[in-house]
Amino acid sequence: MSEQVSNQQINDEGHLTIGGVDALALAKQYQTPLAVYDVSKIRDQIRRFKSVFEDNGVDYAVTYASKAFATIAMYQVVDQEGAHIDVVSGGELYTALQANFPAANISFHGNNKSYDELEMAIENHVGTIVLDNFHEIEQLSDVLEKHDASVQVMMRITPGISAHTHEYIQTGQEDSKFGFDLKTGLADKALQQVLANNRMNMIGIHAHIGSQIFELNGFQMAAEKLVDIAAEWRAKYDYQPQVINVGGGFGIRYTKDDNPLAPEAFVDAIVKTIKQRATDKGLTMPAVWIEPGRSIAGPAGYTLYTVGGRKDVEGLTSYLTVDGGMGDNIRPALYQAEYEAVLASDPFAKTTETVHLAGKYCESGDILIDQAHLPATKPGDVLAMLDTGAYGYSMASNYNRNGRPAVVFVENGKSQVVVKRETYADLTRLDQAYDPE
Ligand SMILES: Cc1ncc(COP(=O)(O)O)c(C=O)c1O
Ligand SMILES: N[C@@H](CCCC[NH3+])C(=O)O
Repeated sequence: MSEQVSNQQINDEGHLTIGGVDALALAKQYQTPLAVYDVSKIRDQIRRFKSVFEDNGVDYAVTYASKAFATIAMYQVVDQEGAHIDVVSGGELYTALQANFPAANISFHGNNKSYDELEMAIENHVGTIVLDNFHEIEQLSDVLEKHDASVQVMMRITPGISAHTHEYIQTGQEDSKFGFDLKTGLADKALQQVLANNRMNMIGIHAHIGSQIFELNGFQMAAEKLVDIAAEWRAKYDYQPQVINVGGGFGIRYTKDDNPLAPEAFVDAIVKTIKQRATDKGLTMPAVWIEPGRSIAGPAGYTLYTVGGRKDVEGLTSYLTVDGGMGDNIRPALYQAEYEAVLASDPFAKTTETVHLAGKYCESGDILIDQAHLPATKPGDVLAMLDTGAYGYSMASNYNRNGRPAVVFVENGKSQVVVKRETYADLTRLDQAYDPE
């Protein structure tokens, strides 16, 4: 039995419900594999983040890191809740603009934005460019000249903090590929260039230490570091950042072994740390921006799969196979990420076996849950994998020429497709026959 399913999610028939709709009915109506989002959970998490700032009386922006799950419908919901977004590519920016997301509330991140992407951002009046390196400062400067424009910028620095998380998703350590290094003076050099450029309005500093972090300490150290830099820059350059952006990375619960603080509790502690440090340093309290991705999209998402065959290797192990896998969720194969799954027809059924929950892709590493504790199942049963809303669909691929699943939003007992299932025709849409002549 999973602690991530509440009693309120069980209907009279004993089935799992998502956003008030029976998961078996969703699987039947839209087929599987299916990505399902409980929209009220997305709204609720954004509201919780906002209320932390309001309770602390601090100027803020909750900026959803849309790489976690970027679709038109998601951008619409985020905008309805008054949150901002960050984008990291022309494709995310295009999707947000298609959703009519207010450009002023968009921050553009990335460690190798192309000239074309920067131009697209300027032409569309994106609110803030988060500068990552010297090449980008030059390119942006050229774009701004060309368009006779100016823009708000923020500088991403590498705070030299190694967060306790999988090494693939650490970003704040000294040798990270992201941002301007503090220790060797590159951040100072960049600041001087930006301040000298009258088309760039430098509003603040940014650091992001990594993702799926459980310890408060790393965030607090990063927050203190950012305030210290602000104080140093004021003394050295008579410049004080108006915004301190602490990034995202607030860990969520994927299995019963995960016990992170609530995401808003991380933020409350960070805000208080910044307040205290700013007071100690005699700085005006800056606005605080955060960039949560996983904590907004993750817990709202479920993936429904249909059980297919099974393989019992006598005396050794058992594989239970479902109709999706690494093409719709690469995280277990890539980061040894763990999840829980429940039987949609009876989520609280007593578990009676431990199996490898395997996908259908031609890779031995295509195991969705290495040790899945499940009740007895039979082909055709529907399993719901929990908390799959972040970096699942957004990292999906067409490996083995499997189409990506449909995405359904559910709220107040009503469901709606927000991304169609990819068809075979979609898979060959961009292919061209080869003519050797
Ligand atoms: C700059 C930046 N901001 C925000 C995020 C979002 O992180 P998370 O989804 O862990 O909250 C990331 C991803 O790690 C990032 O690189
Ligand atoms: N994609 C990663 C997180 C990386 C976030 C991007 N900076 C994950 O699934 O955990």
